[in-house]
Amino acid sequence: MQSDHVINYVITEQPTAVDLWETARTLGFPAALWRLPNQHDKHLIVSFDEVLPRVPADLEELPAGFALSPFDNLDFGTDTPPRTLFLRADVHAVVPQNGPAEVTYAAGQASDLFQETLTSAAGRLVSPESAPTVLVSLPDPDAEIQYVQNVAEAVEAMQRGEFRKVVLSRIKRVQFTDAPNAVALFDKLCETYPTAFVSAVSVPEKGQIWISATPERLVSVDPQGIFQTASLAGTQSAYLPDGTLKRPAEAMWSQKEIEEQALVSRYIIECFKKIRLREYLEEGPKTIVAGNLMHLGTRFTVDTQAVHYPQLGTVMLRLLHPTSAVCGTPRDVAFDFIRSHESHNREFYSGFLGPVNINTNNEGAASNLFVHIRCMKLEGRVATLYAGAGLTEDSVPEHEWQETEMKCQTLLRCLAV
Ligand SMILES: C=C(O[C@H]1C=CC=C(C(=O)O)[C@@H]1O)C(=O)O
Repeated sequence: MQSDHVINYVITEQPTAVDLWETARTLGFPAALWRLPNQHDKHLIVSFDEVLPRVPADLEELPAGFALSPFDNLDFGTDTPPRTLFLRADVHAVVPQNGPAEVTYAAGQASDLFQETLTSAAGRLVSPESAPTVLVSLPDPDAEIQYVQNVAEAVEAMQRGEFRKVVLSRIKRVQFTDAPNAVALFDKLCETYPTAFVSAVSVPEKGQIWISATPERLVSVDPQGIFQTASLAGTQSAYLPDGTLKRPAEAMWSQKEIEEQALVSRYIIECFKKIRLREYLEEGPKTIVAGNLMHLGTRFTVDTQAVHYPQLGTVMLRLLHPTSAVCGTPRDVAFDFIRSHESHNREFYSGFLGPVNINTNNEGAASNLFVHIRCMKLEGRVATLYAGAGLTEDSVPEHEWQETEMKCQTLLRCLAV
């Protein structure tokens, strides 16, 4: 894709992430802002495609940019039209913790317009000082009843042996006094969740901004060709009843949670088996702290150079999505159950997102794709939060509802000032 798009770069310094983000919004250009886990630098890219191309998620072919895939992207790589949205890095800013942003621009008319707008007042409209105040949680009295009912039906289906695991989700809506400042919220999430992948993606063609702080890596390939994926499942609060933080070693996991997470690991291993790859390093499961929550996590690592498999990232991405952490086991049966029971459209929730072929720390190009959970969709003054829970035949419906409430808190606690 885009191989005919000639990019000559000029580099300038100075503008802030807010300036760049607001300039993109003023001009109707898509933008993505992100910070990788355990890193300080923030990145922002702007694409000059007002309507984003839908691309095959091919990490070898794509130029530098940011991918955003919906959950419903099961058969990618086959004959169905591609569904992954791609923001090409027409503008790429690296914003270090201290010091000015370094910005790289593509050449061309759109770039000239962008830079002119940036230097005029239009790009400096919003102050990033405060995060928004939640005004009202738009109540949905039937939401809990409906969710609990769906879980009960799933449990019965699993007890009849129709499938082993399904992840059912729900939404929660809140409304603000004014359209919230996405960059301020992004900054707050970065501060609160240093180990998460934090992002804000503006998709003007849909009138949406998606904001997330996800703990779950789907596929990454670093500049040295080290591939990683992870299985994450099982959830409990990171706090003891007296409000103090638990130590990970204190976390106790039930048989249901151990099985729930093992199914995700099994799913990943089955994907390796499909391509006859045996040389992977498996570490875990161990307790992972994800902000207000704890999960069980296992990490899988492959040296793609040692196994002579440079395209492993793309191949595994296609096999993995959607993993058993957001869909279920067997995958297609769980997918159909989700489709016939959830009344909302997941859209980009439980899809995947992240930077593709982006040069980080001057070490070379890396791709880092994450499972899009702990996320919300902003449309003007209304935010829709999404949360799901992995169910097995041992699930207790009310507990699963409580779990989705805790997952919504990951973002909600950063929305209230
Ligand atoms: C589907 C979600 O989380 C997944 C990741 C970790 C733990 C999960 C669980 O315990 O159910 C889920 O599989 C979500 O946050 O919406």
